[in-house]
Amino acid sequence: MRTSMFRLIRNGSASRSRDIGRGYSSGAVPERKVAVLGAAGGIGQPLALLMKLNPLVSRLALYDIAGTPGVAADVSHINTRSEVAGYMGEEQLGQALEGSDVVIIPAGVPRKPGMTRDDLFNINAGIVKSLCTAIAKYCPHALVNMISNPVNSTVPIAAEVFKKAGTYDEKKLFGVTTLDVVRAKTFYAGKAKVPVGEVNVPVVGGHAGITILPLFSQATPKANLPDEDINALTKRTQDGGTEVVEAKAGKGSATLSMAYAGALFADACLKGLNGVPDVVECSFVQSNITELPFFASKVKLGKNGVEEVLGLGSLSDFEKRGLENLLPKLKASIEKGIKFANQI
Ligand SMILES: NC(=O)C1=CN([C@@H]2O[C@H](COP(=O)(O)OP(=O)(O)OC[C@H]3O[C@@H](n4cnc5c(N)ncnc54)[C@H](O)[C@@H]3O)[C@@H](O)[C@H]2O)C=CC1
Ligand SMILES: O=C([O-])CC(=O)C(=O)O
Repeated sequence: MRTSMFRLIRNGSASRSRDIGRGYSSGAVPERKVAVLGAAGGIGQPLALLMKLNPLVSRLALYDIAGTPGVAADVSHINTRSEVAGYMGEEQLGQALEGSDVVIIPAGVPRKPGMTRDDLFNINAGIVKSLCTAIAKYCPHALVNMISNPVNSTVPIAAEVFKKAGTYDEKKLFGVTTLDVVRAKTFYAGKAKVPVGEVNVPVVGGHAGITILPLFSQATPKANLPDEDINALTKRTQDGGTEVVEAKAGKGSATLSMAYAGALFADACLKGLNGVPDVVECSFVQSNITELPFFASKVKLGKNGVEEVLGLGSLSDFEKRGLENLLPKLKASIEKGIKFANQI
């Protein structure tokens, strides 16, 4: 059991107490260490900034193979709660991970125009495998937020690495699909002309092309959009990543919106760990709501990570067809990850 769970901080000033204490009955917030692996990258840097702004974080460890001293020095000057430390190179990875409650992984190469997420497999699979081997050794109880693509394969890789190390806990491994939800909400609000801050849209399946299945039939506020709008919104959500890759024209993929989405998801994990009730986010997790071993759906987060994998709810005929079509593709990506992790 981690001692950090029991070392509570009490807040000095009234305004600080209001900020940190939001959603906490006692006004006392546990200490939490968050590690970001790949912290000097396009996602890692703004994500480090956003995690530094999160009052639920007491220690922030920024790890990368290069560039972390500068990022850590920069972020550490911000006058918020967490203490920041930078770690660079494999020999410092253990220190970065030790005592972590949440590990966020945006390490790995991004797409260029013309590539699919699966084209990143050959490089990113090895990176994820080695980082997860270290997680199993240094912080086996941490919640792992996997951002590195292809998520449909990197999450199964992580699971296999943890199984081999004897540390796998299916409640603690998450593929971050929050950006799909963020996009679906934005695009829906635009089309339905409803306030974006009020919109909710579950996105299920996986995180690549047609495996991304937004459930606009369940979107709120309700808007009764015509089928052609739903088709267009679905396609735009599925191709959201490619839209950014093309606009960046060779300079990478989504970083700022991804950092926002990653920070939202990590915040939800921290709230769950801290016992805040009714924290629900979509995530790609071990699941039995379809025949596949991993699937993204709404997940209730609690003190041990996944508290409950929620069902799909009722689907429109269009969504039912989307689900049928995505299953074989997602299955192949999951199997590819499992096979890779089990190669000697
Ligand atoms: N899940 C999602 O929704 C999204 C996932 N992504 C994925 O996130 C990943 C990162 O994207 P960017 O930050 O744009 O790439 P980037 O190239 O800007 O940054 C990646 C960072 O990872 C670091 N890195 C490489 N090997 C490492 C290792 N062994 N240990 C620690 N750090 C290592 C690099 O030094 C670099 O700083 C990509 O795989 C991308 O496809 C991107 C957007 C959305
Ligand atoms: O499209 C990419 O390569 C990055 C990503 O996962 C996204 O933006 O959803």
